[in-house]
Amino acid sequence: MKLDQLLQDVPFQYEDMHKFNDIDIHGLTDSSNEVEPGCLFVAISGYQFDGHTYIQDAIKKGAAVIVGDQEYQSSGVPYIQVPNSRQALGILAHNYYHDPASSKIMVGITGTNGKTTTSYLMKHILEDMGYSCSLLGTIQNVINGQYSKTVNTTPNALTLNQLIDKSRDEVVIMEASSHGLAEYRLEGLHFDLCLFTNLTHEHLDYHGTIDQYYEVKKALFHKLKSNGTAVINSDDVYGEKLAEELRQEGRQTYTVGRSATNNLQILEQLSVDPPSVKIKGHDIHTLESPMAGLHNLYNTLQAYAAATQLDGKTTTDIFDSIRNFPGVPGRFTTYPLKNGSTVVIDYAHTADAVFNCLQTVHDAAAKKITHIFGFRGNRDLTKRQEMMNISAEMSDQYFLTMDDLNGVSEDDILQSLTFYRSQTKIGKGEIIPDRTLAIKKAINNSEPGEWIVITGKGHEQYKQQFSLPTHSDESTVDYVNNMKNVELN
Ligand SMILES: CC(=O)N[C@H]1[C@@H](OP(=O)(O)OP(=O)(O)OC[C@H]2O[C@@H](n3ccc(=O)[nH]c3=O)[C@H](O)[C@@H]2O)O[C@H](CO)[C@@H](O)[C@@H]1O[C@H](C)C(=O)N[C@@H](C)C(=O)N[C@H](CCC(=O)O)C(=O)O
Ligand SMILES: Nc1ncnc2c1ncn2[C@@H]1O[C@H](COP(=O)(O)OP(=O)(O)OP(=O)(O)O)[C@@H](O)[C@H]1O
Repeated sequence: MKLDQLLQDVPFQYEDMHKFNDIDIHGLTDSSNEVEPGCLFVAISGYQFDGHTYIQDAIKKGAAVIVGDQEYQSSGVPYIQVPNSRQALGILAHNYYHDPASSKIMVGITGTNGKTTTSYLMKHILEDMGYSCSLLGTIQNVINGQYSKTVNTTPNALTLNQLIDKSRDEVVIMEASSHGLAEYRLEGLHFDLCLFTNLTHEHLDYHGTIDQYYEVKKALFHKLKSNGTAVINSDDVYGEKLAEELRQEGRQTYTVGRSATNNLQILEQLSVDPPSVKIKGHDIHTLESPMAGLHNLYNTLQAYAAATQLDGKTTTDIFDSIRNFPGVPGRFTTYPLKNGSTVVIDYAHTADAVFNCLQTVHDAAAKKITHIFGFRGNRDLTKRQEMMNISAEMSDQYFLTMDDLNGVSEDDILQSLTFYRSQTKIGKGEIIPDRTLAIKKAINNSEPGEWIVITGKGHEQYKQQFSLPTHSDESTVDYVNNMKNVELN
């Protein structure tokens, strides 16, 4: 691709640019480790490394052009200074792959909680409707029916465009994380549908305030195509605000919620377990969530609403499809134990998610609730006390344990667990640092009718070694439940 084509819409000033417009560019990367002769290297000042310090290395490896956002005196190859390298990478990736999303039905899902669940359910419904779907998100990417691992919930701009380019599917359903939006990973993409699930306390270490966090999330909705629709949970305070602001901007909105002003109104809750509601859109229907919990009912409503916005197929097809949804790995996954107690494994790592999870167990008439959880290292510290309080109030006992350390020492996390526990009025918890031993103790001491709720890791594999030879909460539960002659801990 010629350099001038690649640079289309990238903001920059370069006096003698005409001399270089005809350079053929044979690749695009922001990693000096992936530079090939003839490629364009984008230098990004990151959180760990500064790509500008690798420019010489990139030139040595044959980079033909460099783009960066710092002052830099380049020798030999053109250095194009842009206002923001991450944004430039987004535009360049979009150009390099010839706007791959333009031939797709694009669905973007944002919100603090519920993105993965809603995206899985949407994929399930749309596939039943006859669409082929790609899925990009936290658990995995699925492109042309092929599964691959993910590094980020929202991949970087280059990977994202690469994946969409590779997709032969009609629809791309993707989770839009606030980090992804803030870091311009979605630059140049336009969406047919954007969904907003909710906004609660999370990632304030990164965004500063909840209002700044909201503004970042809102940016997704400015990527709607002119005929695109925003599907919003208006029972969430920030959802209501978003719907109002988008309407004022003249954008098409479709809201879901309890008030009569919504496009899809929840008329009445018919049952809590399983969650079902009477809803009113064009007609009145009963919608039953295939997953436990009021929070999952909202995810189901959002996916249902979004699916009806895409296609004229009968709603009956969609209800059938929803009924057959198998659920999402690590999202309120239940394991009945031999002794009549039940384990729940859930990815909750915000106070709101922990609340929803424990409330769901209360609604299932648990005789006793044991909650096992910890704090992820190197993530928002300000949510910890609230998580702690909710656990102490809603469980009969809690075991505080290790979650991912993310570079923080185990001692630091232990201090934090001890501190937050000491700040909590209700003292019915203990600290068991080894996650597998915490699970073992809870299971070995459990009674029929008890629910053991293990939150934080969900579908994920452990990142550190624990005492039991297991690699995830699920495998620990399975191991302990099937152990013979387990000694009590
Ligand atoms: C804090 C953060 O957002 N980090 C993200 C960011 O990395 P970064 O800016 O720190 O990159 P860096 O490693 O410092 O490198 C800077 C530049 O130098 C280059 N470099 C580096 C080394 C070298 O030898 N040569 C070289 O050229 C790198 O290729 C890069 O271009 O940009 C990378 C590419 O987009 C992301 O993969 C990375 O996500 C890290 C892994 C991460 O943990 N991010 C989390 C916070 C995140 O984004 N989470 C959200 C989900 C949140 C949620 O909803 O729960 C997500 O979307 O995943
Ligand atoms: N609509 C919802 N409202 C509140 N909590 C929810 C909702 N949906 C899911 N949760 C809780 O959040 C956890 C994570 O759910 P899910 O993976 O669907 O969300 P996510 O937005 O993709 O999360 P993340 O950004 O952390 O990957 C669930 O395990 C559950 O505890």
